Amino acid sequence: MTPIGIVTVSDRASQGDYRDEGGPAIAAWLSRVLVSPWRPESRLVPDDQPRVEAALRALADDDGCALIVTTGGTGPAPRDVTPEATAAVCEKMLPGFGELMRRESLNAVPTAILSRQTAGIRGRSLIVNLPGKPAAIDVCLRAIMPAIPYCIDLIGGGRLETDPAMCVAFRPR
Ligand SMILES: Nc1ncnc2c1ncn2[C@@H]1O[C@H](COP(=O)(O)OP(=O)(O)OP(=O)(O)O)[C@@H](O)[C@H]1O
Ligand SMILES: Nc1nc2c(c(=O)[nH]1)N[C@H]1C(S)=C(S)[C@@H](COP(=O)(O)O)O[C@H]1N2
Repeated sequence: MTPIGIVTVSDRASQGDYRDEGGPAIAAWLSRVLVSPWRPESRLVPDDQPRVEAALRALADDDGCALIVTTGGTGPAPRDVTPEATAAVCEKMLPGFGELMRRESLNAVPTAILSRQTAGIRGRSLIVNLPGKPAAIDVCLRAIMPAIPYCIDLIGGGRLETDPAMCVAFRPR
């Protein structure tokens, strides 16, 4: 059973100003696409860099998550610090994830370029940032999921299998 971290980063959702739709949408998306056994480890934190870093470290180091997906806090506003928190806990960055997600998101909204979303590796965990808008989740995960299982193979995080009707995972031989 592969643990997968789902971290909603939002001041307002964490204060109860609105219901978190992003975390459940990520879990639902993964349930549709992954066919290997996995379980969600869901967290809801405010846009506070130490709190975001602590959640990422705990999910990677204590819960052993192969994949950690964040949503929110990637923009230019003063309290948007999810990419900084991600970089602070990662040993290695994978800028191609952000480049591809922004490229695909530009087909949906011209403000896609405002997201500083990125990805990186901490130990055996791949951490990926998504924007806060729940509508961004499908666009971004559809773009990057084909490369995620092989990335997790390479870092020794376990084997993720996808439903090929939903997403073909590319594993070069
Ligand atoms: N987790 C979420 N659940 C539902 N809607 C969300 C969520 N995060 C963001 N949104 C929606 O997207 C809009 C833009 O998100 P924004 O960038 O302002 O939020 P954020 O920086 O992720 O979180 P916040 O401003 O609450 O700390 C919000 O006004 C809200 O309508
Ligand atoms: N696919 C997609 N990407 C998107 C958006 C969106 O609606 N859909 N919103 C953009 C906007 S308006 C902002 S400000 C940035 C950062 O959002 P965040 O701070 O909620 O992470 O993501 C951008 N990327």
